[in-house]
Amino acid sequence: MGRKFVVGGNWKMNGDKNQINEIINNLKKGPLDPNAEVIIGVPAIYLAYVKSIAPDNISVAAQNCWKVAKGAFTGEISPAMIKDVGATWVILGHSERRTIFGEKDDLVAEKVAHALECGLKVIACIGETLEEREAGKTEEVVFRQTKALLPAIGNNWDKVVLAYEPVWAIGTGKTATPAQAQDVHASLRDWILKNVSSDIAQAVRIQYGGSVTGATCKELGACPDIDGFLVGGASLKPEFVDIVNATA
Ligand SMILES: O=C[C@H](O)COP(=O)(O)O
Repeated sequence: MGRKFVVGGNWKMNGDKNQINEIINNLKKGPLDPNAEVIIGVPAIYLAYVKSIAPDNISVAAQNCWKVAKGAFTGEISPAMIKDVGATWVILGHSERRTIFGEKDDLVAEKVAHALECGLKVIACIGETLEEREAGKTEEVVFRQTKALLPAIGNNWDKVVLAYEPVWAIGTGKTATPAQAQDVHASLRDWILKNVSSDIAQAVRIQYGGSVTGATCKELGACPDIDGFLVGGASLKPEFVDIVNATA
């Protein structure tokens, strides 16, 4: 069976109730390709609100969580809490978490392990910086980041989507070319084939993220190893519908 196209919207730290209402109304109006899975990653404080107004064909994700169920971790939220308000996904290891908040591979892996144990599905983000790309280290970096996740994912690959997001393409307007993105996605799939299994390599969905827009999504979405997108800025705009429909 083919891999179902999966488009995530990562609102990051944006939106208020008015803007959220507009975004949800726009998604309700769609129409959205029924063959695409849609997940919206919303600020923690709005998870319950978004869940209460989002239609059933849209899943809700948190943008981060902590690695244990509860306790003295001021300011953090747990997977159990995310589930409790009806969200079913969490985005982990986003490059902004890694660079601004200093999250290293091992912490990301601990978070992934705990989120999966609790029954959340995970969008796990990986990607190289411009410096790493220019030094020819793209594969080394994304393979290292993926390797760190293997014990955390275990037998739960069906609950994980990988998001390849080159850091130099995030929020910069510099979308990777379809060829650049396809190259990394194909190498990642090959690495998974060699280091996990051929079945999982065939089945795992790998999203591309980094300045995806209504204008760039079709060509990217047509690449054989690109199974969807993780969209930042454009997920706040009406064109998110076009991005969901990239392969329709
Ligand atoms: O999680 C989404 C990515 O950071 C992409 O953000 P962007 O589409 O604004 O470049």
